[in-house]
Order: sequence, then structure tokens, then C-alpha cells
Amino acid sequence: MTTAIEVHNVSKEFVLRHTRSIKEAFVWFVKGRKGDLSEKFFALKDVSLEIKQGESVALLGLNGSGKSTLLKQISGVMLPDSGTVGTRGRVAGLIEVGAGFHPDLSGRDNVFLNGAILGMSEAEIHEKFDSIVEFSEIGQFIDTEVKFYSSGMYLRLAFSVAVHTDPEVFLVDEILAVGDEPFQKKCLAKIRELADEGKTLVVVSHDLDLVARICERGVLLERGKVVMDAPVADVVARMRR
Ligand SMILES: Nc1ncnc2c1ncn2[C@@H]1O[C@H](COP(=O)(O)OP(=O)(O)OP(=O)(O)O)[C@@H](O)[C@H]1O
Repeated sequence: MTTAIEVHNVSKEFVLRHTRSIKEAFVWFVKGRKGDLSEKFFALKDVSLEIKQGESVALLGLNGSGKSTLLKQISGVMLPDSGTVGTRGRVAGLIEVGAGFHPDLSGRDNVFLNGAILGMSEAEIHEKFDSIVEFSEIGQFIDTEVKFYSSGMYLRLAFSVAVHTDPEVFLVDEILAVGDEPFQKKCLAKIRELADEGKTLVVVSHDLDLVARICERGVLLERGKVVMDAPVADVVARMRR
């Protein structure tokens, strides 16, 4: 089977504390600027992961364990400090609701903007435009500036654009939480459809029942490290222990 995503020894460090008192900064300065004024920590530490084409993988773990950071590395919106990430085919999905949308543009213009960011040609967007709007159920609000959209409306339009890009790899980060129940069901049905078509899925969610239904494999992160990689039911069982 072909590899769809290859994460190799990826580490990502963040600054834990940006601000210090003037006194602390002064002491640090007169002592010859020894040491690092800001503490750092690893949100991801030496993470390696290979995901085959057609696999559906849930990234699981407690708050702050590094799931979203890992998903951002896979999507390419964030680069690792060290290590490499490789993906095969078009990658799309919802990482942060509203990311890639311009608040002052209408829903219509944002479909074109977001579609282009996700790799669609203008002709492809024109061709799929009606279907995108229909799936989103945004209706008459398509010509409203998106800054006036509710978070659910953002989600609807962003999800609809993402699925219409015909991605090989689809990434979903806890996004369904803001959608209402009928739309959540519709999104889940669409995600299953993508999985059935042999697309690769990576899902971040705290809804263990949901991920157990849509994913086969579970990867458990703890403080930025992969501590378990097994069938999703086993990882869910460990999390519930
Ligand atoms: N841009 C950033 N700058 C500084 N720290 C960050 C940044 N992004 C994430 N972090 C930190 O990295 C750690 C991992 O965050 P991440 O969002 O990946 O966790 P998560 O497992 O998705 O958590 P949750 O379940 O709460 O969504 C957290 O401690 C978070 O505060």
C-alpha cells in the first residue's frame, strides 16, 4: 500500500512564557544575557508516524498533548523545528474554522479564495460553486461578508469548500463541535463517503464514540510523544481506563 503521510522525527518547540518583569530582564541583561530569558517546551518531540493511503486515523490524547500541532504539521500550515513531513496528493480539511477566510469578503469571494488556497483552479471552483453553496446550506447569505457569519456558518462553508476539493488526504480537527446536529450528521456522512472512496483521513476529536465509529487506527499522544499506536478501539479503551 502507498504511503499517504510520512512524519519523520518531528519536533516542535514553543515559548512557554513571553513576558518577564523589567527587573528580571534587567538582571538577565547585566549578567551578560546568560541563558534563555523565555522558557521553551516541546509540543511535539521526535514524532514519527506513517499513514498508508486509505487509512483512517484518530489522533487522541488529553488537552495540550500536541494533537492539533501534529495535524498542522501534516497540513503544512506550521513547519516543524526539526524532522520532516511528507504527504502524497491534495491535502484539505478543517484545521481551524475560518482559517483561510477573509472577514471582509463575501461568502462567494471566500469560496474562490479558499478554493484557490486549497489548490483548485478557477474553472474547477466555477464548476463546483453551486454544489458548494448547496452543501453548505448558506443560501441567501452567500453574498454577505463572512465577518457577519456565525461560527456554524463559517464551518458550513469551510467544510463544504474542503470536501469539494476532492482531496486525497482529509484532515479534521474537532470542527464538528460548532455545527448543529443535522449538519454534523451530514458532515459525518460525507467523511465516511470519503473514507469509502479510499481517501486518507486524520481526525482529532475528544468524542471517543465518534472516532471509534469513523476511524480504524488510533494514535495516542502524551506530552508531545506517541505513546500508543493501535486499533482505535484499543486506544479508546486505554483512554477510558
Ligand atoms: N502557536 C503556539 N504558541 C505557543 N504554544 C502553543 C502554540 N500552539 C500550541 N501551543 C501549545 O502546545 C501544546 C499542544 O497544543 P495542541 O493544540 O497541539 O494540543 P491538543 O492536543 O490539540 O489540545 P486540545 O485537546 O486542548 O485541543 C499546548 O501546551 C499549547 O498551549
